[in-house]
Amino acid sequence: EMKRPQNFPPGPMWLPFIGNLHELKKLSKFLGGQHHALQELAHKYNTNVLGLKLGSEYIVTVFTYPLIREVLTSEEYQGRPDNFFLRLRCMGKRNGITCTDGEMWSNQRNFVNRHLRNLGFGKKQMEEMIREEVVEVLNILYTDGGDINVDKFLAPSVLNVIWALITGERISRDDSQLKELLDLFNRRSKAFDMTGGTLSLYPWLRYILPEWSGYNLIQRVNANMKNFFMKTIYEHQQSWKEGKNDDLIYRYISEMRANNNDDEDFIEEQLVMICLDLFIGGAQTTSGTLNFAFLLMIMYPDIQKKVQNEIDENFEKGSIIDYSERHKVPYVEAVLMEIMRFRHVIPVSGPRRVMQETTLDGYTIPKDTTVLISLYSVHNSPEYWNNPEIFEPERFLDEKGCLITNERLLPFGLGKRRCLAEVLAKTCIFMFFVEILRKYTVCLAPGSEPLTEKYIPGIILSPTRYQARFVARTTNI
Ligand code: HEM
Repeated sequence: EMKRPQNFPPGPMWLPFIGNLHELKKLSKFLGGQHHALQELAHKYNTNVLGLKLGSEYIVTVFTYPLIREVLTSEEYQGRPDNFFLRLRCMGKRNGITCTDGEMWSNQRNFVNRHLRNLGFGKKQMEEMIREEVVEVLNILYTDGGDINVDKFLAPSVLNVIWALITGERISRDDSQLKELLDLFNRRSKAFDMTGGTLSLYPWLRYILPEWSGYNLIQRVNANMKNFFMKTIYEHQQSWKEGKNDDLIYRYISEMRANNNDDEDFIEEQLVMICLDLFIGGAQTTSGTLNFAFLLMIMYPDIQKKVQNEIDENFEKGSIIDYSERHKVPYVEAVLMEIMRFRHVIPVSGPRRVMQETTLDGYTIPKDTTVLISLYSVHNSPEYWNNPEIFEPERFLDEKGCLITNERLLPFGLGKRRCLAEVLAKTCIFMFFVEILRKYTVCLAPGSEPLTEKYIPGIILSPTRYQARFVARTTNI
């Protein structure tokens, strides 16, 4: 049907059957990303709440800080859509954390939160795990030197930190299964966008165009990951003993057995999906942010120099830097905040499902509408930021050089569904960034593609490929 629900947010007219799908796709391609296309449509219809229809789904996108804050902190927006795409992501079920809602979601999320904290989240233990990965990376740079694709180089390390929290082990970066998994992740995040793309709207496409629609790809990712985790979970089941709680899987098994395996919520299928949620949620976001970080240091060598000077002046040579000492380097912190504002890896977050009909900015939002959140609109509004299109870490410092926080910087979201691993991500990014720049200066490798401000759109934004060269510094080895 083409009729808009009463008082539905404004937006382009709906075509029969496809709604605005074609228009949005075309515009996203033309403007280089879905976040730009959505912003453009919001301008055109002069609205901060944009109403679209993609296939048979109502999609509302929310812009500007006050409205986004309202959405993120209100109970009725805490759902996740239950569409074909999300079901596919969860192997046909509704399990885990990222794709569920209601009481089961909150039980699983709280369990994982509590145990990640006990496993050292935000504490020394976690830093030690991260440091182990940093040391490996520094050793490779030291012995192999040469030119490096930052993303490919750092992604295995980040994955290993998450892997270690879940399974208590690390995997060699040369492991072929790990390499395949990373490659599949990469392709998956580029094959889809936050609406799930064409496939979620036309599930029947999987029968006639399984490759083109991304259906085969996502099936491959699922099968691979499931095998990966099931093997580990099986091994944990075999070696579990009363009181054995040193990683997330053991803790989950303890919970299942404490319930005599008859709690519907705490089952192996949930555990597999939780592992997957943590992998998918954490791996590319964190390494993608680092990828942008080093790219921006190449593009702004003066800022890189200032970062290095501040590190040199505040940490003794050869010392180990703790994340808890970050207050000693406010400029570095400001640079990292500005990186997340300027090149946020999730410019459109969500998707959310409206759990009961509600109103937003005077418009009616029907039950089960899918809601997208333009974090991009918050991070780039000239109303909140001076010249948002300029990369300027100083915006997070006062005249005395002290860090100023800004509630409008929301890289990890807000409210009950905010990122559950913010501390882990921030610690990881800080430690890799600081320890690498302490010992190396990064520049563009000769023969690399010239740098552009362009990036590759997808569920997760990433820079266009570049090769970096890490040159050993003589001052602070
Ligand atoms: C720079 C790195 C990261 C960024 C920018 C980021 C950002 C976000 C944002 C904005 C959300 C909220 C989505 C929403 O509002 O619906 C989110 C949720 C989530 N994040 Fe992160 N994240 C990062 C790292 C991580 C890491 C390292 C992990 C896991 C180890 C992780 C796991 C998750 C999960 C499981 C959710 C879903 C929470 C839920 O639905 O209840 N993220 N993340």
